[in-house]
Amino acid sequence: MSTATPLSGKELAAAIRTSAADRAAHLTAAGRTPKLTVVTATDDPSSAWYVRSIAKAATKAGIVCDIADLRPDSTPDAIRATLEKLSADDGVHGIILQTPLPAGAALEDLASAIAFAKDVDGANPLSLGRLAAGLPAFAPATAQAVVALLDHHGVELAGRHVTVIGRSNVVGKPAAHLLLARNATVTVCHSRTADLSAITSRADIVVAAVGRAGLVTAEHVRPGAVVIDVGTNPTEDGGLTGDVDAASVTPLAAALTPVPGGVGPVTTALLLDHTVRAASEEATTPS
Ligand SMILES: Nc1nc(=O)c2c([nH]1)NC[C@@H]1CN(c3ccc(C(=O)N[C@@H](CCC(=O)O)C(=O)O)cc3)C=[N+]21
Repeated sequence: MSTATPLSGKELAAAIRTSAADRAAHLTAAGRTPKLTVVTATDDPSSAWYVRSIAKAATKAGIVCDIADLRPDSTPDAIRATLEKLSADDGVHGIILQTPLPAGAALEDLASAIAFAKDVDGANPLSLGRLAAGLPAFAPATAQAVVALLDHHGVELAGRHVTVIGRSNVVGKPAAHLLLARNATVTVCHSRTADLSAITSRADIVVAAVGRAGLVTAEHVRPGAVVIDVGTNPTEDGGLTGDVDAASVTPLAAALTPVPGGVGPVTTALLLDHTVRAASEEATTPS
């Protein structure tokens, strides 16, 4: 029986970090050290892990990382005021607002207060709209990581059928736009999709971005398909598991991204790349 090739994100992430560090050093030499501010208003452990990992990777790459640690009981107005202040601060090049947010605060709404040029995680609806229109904008790092990983491993996109499971504004929707821009035929499925497995099992490439451990099983995957697992679900033993039931999918898929070690590391690396680009005043449309 064949078994899925693991599509590691570690080597690609390292290459992106090295390139970002190199460009950060040039900016520092020119008196413009890149600075990222992470705004967080949650006690969620997986978000806290991500914030620490961003800070560590940024520091290593010569990027200054500030954390604006707001209380989980912050009001939407207080979060918005913080984002407006950072947007007006010439010393800050990149801003990311962590999810989850306190009850009553919506990312789509608050992110409008992130200056477009500093929106390094593509959260401002303006960025998503421009991405959809094929105009320069930062894509959400996770959505871009999906395409970057497929490219890195030489998976052809033009003319292939990609099914994205999940329609969030931070992953599913922007990933669909990035894949469309690469001439894939894209189907977007979600929690109200009828007969999910009938649709996903026709895809050449399945992107699982739901946030539910083990949702994607053998019945969802055509033999020989490539499977990208975006899920980072905490396990009881303090580990991390994806949206894909790797045990059942591995024997039939051609390739599968591991969790951990797949999309996650590339996401963090791309956030640094975006911050360096923001400091160099280059908005990008990822290809
Ligand atoms: N505005 C916003 N954007 C985000 O992108 C965002 C967010 N909020 N809130 C929290 C989640 C979580 N997230 C992860 C990113 C990388 C790893 C990652 O690199 N994980 C490692 C391993 C972690 C481990 O082993 O514990 C890996 O997959 O190899 C995990 C989780 C981004 N998030």
